[in-house]
Amino acid sequence: MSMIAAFYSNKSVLITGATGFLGKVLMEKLFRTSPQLKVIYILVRPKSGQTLQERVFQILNSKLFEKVKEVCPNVHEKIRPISADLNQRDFAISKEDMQELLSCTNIIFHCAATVRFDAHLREAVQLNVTATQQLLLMASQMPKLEAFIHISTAFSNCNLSHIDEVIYPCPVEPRKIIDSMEWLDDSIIDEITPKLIGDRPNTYTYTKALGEVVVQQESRNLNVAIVRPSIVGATWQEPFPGWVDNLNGPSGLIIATGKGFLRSIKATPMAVADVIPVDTVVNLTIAVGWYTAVHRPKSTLIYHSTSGNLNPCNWHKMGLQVLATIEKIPFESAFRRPNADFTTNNFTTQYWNAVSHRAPAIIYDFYLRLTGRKPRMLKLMNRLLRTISMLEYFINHSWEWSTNNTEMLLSELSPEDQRVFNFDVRQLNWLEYIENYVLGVKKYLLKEDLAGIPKAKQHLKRLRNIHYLFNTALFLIIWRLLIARSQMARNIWFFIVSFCYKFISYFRASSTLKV
Ligand SMILES: CCCCCCCCCCCCCCCCCCCCCC(=O)SCCNC(=O)CCNC(=O)[C@H](O)C(C)(C)COP(=O)(O)OP(=O)(O)OC[C@H]1O[C@@H](n2cnc3c(N)ncnc32)[C@H](O)[C@@H]1OP(=O)(O)O
Ligand SMILES: NC(=O)C1=CN([C@@H]2O[C@H](COP(=O)(O)OP(=O)(O)OC[C@H]3O[C@@H](n4cnc5c(N)ncnc54)[C@H](OP(=O)(O)O)[C@@H]3O)[C@@H](O)[C@H]2O)C=CC1
Repeated sequence: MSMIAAFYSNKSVLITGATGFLGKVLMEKLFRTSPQLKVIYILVRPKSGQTLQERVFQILNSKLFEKVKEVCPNVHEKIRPISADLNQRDFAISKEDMQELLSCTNIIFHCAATVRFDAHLREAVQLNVTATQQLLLMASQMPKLEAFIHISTAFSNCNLSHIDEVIYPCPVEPRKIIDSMEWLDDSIIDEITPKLIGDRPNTYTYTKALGEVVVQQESRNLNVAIVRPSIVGATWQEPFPGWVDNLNGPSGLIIATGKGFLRSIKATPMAVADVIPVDTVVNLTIAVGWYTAVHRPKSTLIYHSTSGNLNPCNWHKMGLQVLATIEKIPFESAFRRPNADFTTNNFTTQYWNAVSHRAPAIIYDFYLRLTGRKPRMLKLMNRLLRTISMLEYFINHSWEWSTNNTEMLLSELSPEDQRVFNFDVRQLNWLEYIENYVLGVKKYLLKEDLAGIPKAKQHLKRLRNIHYLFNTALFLIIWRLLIARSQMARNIWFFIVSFCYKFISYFRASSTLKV
């Protein structure tokens, strides 16, 4: 019997960010391994015209929850959505709901965050710092609370190259930042943002670092732990391989590559691609919840959920395997044949952006205009290039994360728990994982049927023929223009023609002699 699974039986768990990528997998795993769990409270806001109930219904009826329904048929009765907006004071939770949360909650998993790299500092501070502070305040009023697990990111200190499992101080106190956001106007915030974030690349990593300091300062006598995942990717094993439902991290770039939009990207091929499967992060998080509640470590422990130091894979290997899989299992209706490469300096990046990204988009838009349709490709391409420019920082640096606490926790688990809540990344076979990831992107993100593969292959053949035809036509046109204008080009042309003529005559003569 799994000790961790038994621990969660009869517990009331509170999850923020349960409608997000990580939160959904966390909820699924908790229900599947501890069907006796009492209740999971989730803080949800109405979104895109959907009520809370509709959002929960959609999650429970998704492919991800298929296995849960077999082991926990009354799962819908055990999820208790609480209307909440983490941007509002007291999260805009009703009095009755707040009362229930305060009196019943045993474990908190705080996953909610804005993960946008370009979020305005005010917005990022509100969600990643102030909301964390408010949740800690709530937690301090929960008599039955056993553990508070905060999800941060391994990149919160990405301004350092070696990162230990400790909380690093921030030059400006989080409380001062929170206060100043209340009275500074947007233009002043815009002005001071670069100074505040310093050598971090964006407001996301900066505010996640502030969030950690808040956890350290405001945890009072709570049992608190922080989990820091690196780049979270599709599931490795559970509930099935390759599940993913959003475009963050590598997933969007896999689509852009498979659809033939992305042809080159500035990357350091030998830099470590510190991707970590979402189910590995979730297994560690659940184990951390158990350990923190049962062993009550004296200080706040930080756990790195990273792959680089135990089982490294680099961007070159990852890129090649993505391309190899896409060749075997192509995506439908590709714009161009998938054939991406890495560039390593700004000049070649700009060159390929112009030649391989913008020029085909302009030509395609011209074709759309000619056929009476609205041009859209250049706009899409510019958005993709903007997205890539924001991700570039992470594919051109390498970090070393120490994983002592994570390894210590692994050694504390019983063999059964190590199996059920496996977060030993050394067992990960990268080639298999990436293949399943690409397949998962096709099935769960793009919702493409595998029966369409022969048609997709045919489409790629057509694109290859168009590519050859286009290149030949372009070559002939340029050559014709050159010959018309330049004596040197004419001379080269006559030289090539006479050389070919002599070559053919020689072979003809020698074959006649043999006969
Ligand atoms: C041999 C060579 C082969 C080469 C082959 C290469 C194969 C592949 C190799 C793999 C290399 C992996 C590198 C990973 C590095 C990850 C580092 C993460 C590290 C940090 C981890 C964390 O701790 S943190 C969680 C991560 N946090 C994000 O990752 C948020 C990013 N994101 C945004 O910050 C906003 O998204 C941003 C961008 C502002 C736009 O903002 P925006 O307002 O302009 O637009 P939206 O967000 O509304 O999105 C507008 C349209 O872009 C679509 N899109 C959104 N994201 C997209 C995305 N990643 N890739 C594509 N497309 C994306 C979206 O679906 C929309 O499409 P549509 O319009 O058609 O609906
Ligand atoms: N994905 C990754 O690569 C990595 C993620 N992390 C961390 O993991 C955690 C989860 O990330 P991930 O699941 O990928 O992110 P998602 O963007 O998928 O999910 C974010 C969650 O936060 C919720 N949320 C955002 N704003 C509010 C609000 N105002 N009120 C209530 N809920 C809100 C979202 O709700 P809604 O559905 O309503 O928008 C959603 O459930 C984050 O803390 C992130 O920093 C760390 C490293 C890497």
